[in-house]
Amino acid sequence: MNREALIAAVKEQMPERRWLHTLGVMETSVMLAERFGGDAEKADLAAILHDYCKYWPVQEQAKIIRENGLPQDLLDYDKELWHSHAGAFIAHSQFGIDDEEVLDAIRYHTSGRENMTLLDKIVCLADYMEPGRDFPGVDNIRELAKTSLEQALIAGFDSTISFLLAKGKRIYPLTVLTRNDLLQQLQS
Ligand SMILES: Nc1ncnc2c1ncn2[C@@H]1O[C@H](COP(=O)(O)OP(=O)(O)O)[C@@H](O)[C@H]1O
Repeated sequence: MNREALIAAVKEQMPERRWLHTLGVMETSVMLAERFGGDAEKADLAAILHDYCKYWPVQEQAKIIRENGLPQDLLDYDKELWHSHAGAFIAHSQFGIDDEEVLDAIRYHTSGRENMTLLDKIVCLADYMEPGRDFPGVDNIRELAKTSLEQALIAGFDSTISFLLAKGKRIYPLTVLTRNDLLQQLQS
């Protein structure tokens, strides 16, 4: 499927405001790839597809996770974590994307993971700081992203973790491991 057809397919899956968010993530991913020496074409593709399943019924997302050997522990945590893994699965099974780097960037764009690739970092950070985002601390993330993917991502994960703590919600541990790993990367 060519890029235009893929974009049309994605647009159909979500309300207008989420499509505008996707456009923002596409633009920001390409900008970050150019800034930090990443692959702009792969960043664009992962960004196009990253929220493909976001508005699917949660039961459908859970079914994809249950029936296809995706990490079962996700089902014990916030439903917002599910669409990323379901999205990577669909990108492969429905759209034939077989570039593991692109699939991983989709898969880990919400939780992060240890040893994030450059592409993982770019797409995850773009999701935090695209121009449509407006939450306390987003301007600081944008400022940090001028020089450091890692520092900007840590600020992003800090804000997610603080949000979850304030709400009394459980934290999917991979995000904590990701943050520790990024701090370690800054030291070495
Ligand atoms: N480690 C985590 N544990 C539990 N929930 C998480 C974790 N990381 C992210 N989330 C949930 O996912 C949300 C962000 O998901 P995301 O795909 O970025 O959604 P959106 O694009 O709507 O902000 C957070 O607000 C939080 O509810």
